[in-house]
Amino acid sequence: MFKISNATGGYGKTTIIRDVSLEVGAGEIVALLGRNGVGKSTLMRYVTAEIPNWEGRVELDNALLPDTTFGRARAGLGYVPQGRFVFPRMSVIENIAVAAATNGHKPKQAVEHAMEWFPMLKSKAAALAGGLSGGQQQVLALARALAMKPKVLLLDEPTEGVQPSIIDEMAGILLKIREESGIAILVAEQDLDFCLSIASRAYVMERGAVRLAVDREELRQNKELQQELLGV
Ligand SMILES: Nc1ncnc2c1ncn2[C@@H]1O[C@H](COP(=O)(O)OP(=O)(O)OP(=O)(O)O)[C@@H](O)[C@H]1O
Repeated sequence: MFKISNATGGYGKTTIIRDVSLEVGAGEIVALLGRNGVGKSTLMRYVTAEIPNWEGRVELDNALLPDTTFGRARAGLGYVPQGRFVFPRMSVIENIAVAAATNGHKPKQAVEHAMEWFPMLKSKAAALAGGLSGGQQQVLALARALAMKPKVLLLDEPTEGVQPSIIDEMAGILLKIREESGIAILVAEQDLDFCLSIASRAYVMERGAVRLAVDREELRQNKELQQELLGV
């Protein structure tokens, strides 16, 4: 249902991603793996139309996505960039309400829903987002993306700099979201354990291209692959 075909793009005149094709089905969580600098974030920026499309297609439910970042968000593409994105001078509630309103959804309902998904945000509802811990901000960034009611969710290294207890909670929430809402989730990660706990399969990138596709069991068992590609 979410499909990238022959994606090629980069910065200036430098090609970073080359001929990348992958798919994520409804209700599926798929990991995007690879060492630092292989192009995972660049692929996400290509998909969200933040960098020019030199070649290739991005489709959702068999329809090409619009050309602009805003149009893609409206069409159902949710994105939590690396390093998270929240408005630090707004409260937790305001952050979620603004995200919902941006995509034409009712803010009050979105906030109520977010508080059900993310109990950890409940006690912080009135706090300024900038005062939350890194992990709480990451969870808020996820809540903001979900308030836009996406059909596909792109997560760029959601566990980076997040403490283990919050990583576990995040994994549980993502599994629950997948079950209840049936959205497709593509998650770029370096944390293999996190991926193994939530993703049913993975694409492994190397030098801007997808080098192989593996299912969870293959990834769990292939220690050589883990070492070679992830440096673990
Ligand atoms: N804004 C930019 N302008 C020019 N080159 C960039 C830019 N952003 C990233 N690059 C280059 O693109 C390549 C891929 O980087 P990218 O961030 O996509 O990799 P990544 O797999 O997401 O790695 P990481 O895990 O470190 O985020 C790197 O060589 C990087 O230096």
